[in-house]
Amino acid sequence: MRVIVALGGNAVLRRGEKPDADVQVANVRTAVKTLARLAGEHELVITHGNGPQVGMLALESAADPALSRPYPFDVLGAQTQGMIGYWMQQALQNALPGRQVLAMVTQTLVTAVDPAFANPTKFVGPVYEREEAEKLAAERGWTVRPDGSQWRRVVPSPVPQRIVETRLIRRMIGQGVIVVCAGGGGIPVVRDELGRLAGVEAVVDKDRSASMLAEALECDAFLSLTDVPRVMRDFGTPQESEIGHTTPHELRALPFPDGSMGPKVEAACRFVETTGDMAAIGSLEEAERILAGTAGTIVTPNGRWPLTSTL
Ligand SMILES: Nc1ncnc2c1ncn2[C@@H]1O[C@H](COP(=O)(O)OP(=O)(O)O)[C@@H](O)[C@H]1O
Ligand SMILES: NC(=O)OP(=O)(O)O
Repeated sequence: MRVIVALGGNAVLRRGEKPDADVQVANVRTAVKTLARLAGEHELVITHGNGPQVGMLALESAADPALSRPYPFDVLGAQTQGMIGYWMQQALQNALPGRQVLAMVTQTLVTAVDPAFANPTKFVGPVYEREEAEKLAAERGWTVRPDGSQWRRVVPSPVPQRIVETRLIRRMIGQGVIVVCAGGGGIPVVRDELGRLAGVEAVVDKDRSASMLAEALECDAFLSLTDVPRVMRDFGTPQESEIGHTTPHELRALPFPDGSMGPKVEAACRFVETTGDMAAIGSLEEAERILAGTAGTIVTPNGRWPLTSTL
């Protein structure tokens, strides 16, 4: 099978962890143990999040007295692709000697008129208590929103239209290369009337980009791997219950929050509706069991996996 994995930014830097390089390198090594096993069985394309990292780099840039203004989010996104891509490429090379691995700087086309620019939803950086978040928002012109029980900065997250380097990624997969691409959802860019690309201030959702890329690359499965084993009904309430095998129709009837589970569910449903193939949301450690149908929330057109006829 050709499998695309979207790895959460939280897998590289868990909530509350110190953002030191060695902490993140250790987390990447852990993630790569599972990814390397998948790469032994399947053609593998890997995308990753960057919410914690891009927010941290934004804070550093804002605090740099040498700069007249902080670096824009397209540049910070590129920095996170380099940093996380480097860690993943090296960890995969060490885990799979003899295999070719490439972390690609990847741009994602968005439109300048996307309403997301006026309604920020993408969580970036660390979490704060509400009072501190509101103080920072007033001082720095941020928008902040609740993320679970705490608060976090949010930035615009326009809908991805196309990965600019799609043809190159396809060519690399055809050569047997394990490709790490569209990190942080891809660097958000727009095209002007002459076809020239330029970066914009946003952070694209990596699950949405991965779903679109999975379709363009004709992947058989789209796995969104995160820090919960399954999608929950009534998440965070005493009635919460796990969703196992399901359909886009069932999932779309349920409410999910913007900025966390909402985009994952939307991305999974879209992939299944467009391709008729399989998407899943679950924990990284259980990736192989998810593909075998014994873990995770598995989304298929008829709610069965492996796919079977309903006739
Ligand atoms: N219905 C739900 N079921 C499971 N998790 C949910 C749900 N709604 C919100 N979440 C939250 O979504 C989080 C995963 O989304 P996110 O933090 O964006 O992950 P990642 O960075 O790994 O992509 C979980 O840790 C959980 O707190
Ligand atoms: N860009 C992005 O989707 O990052 P996270 O996975 O960290 O939210």
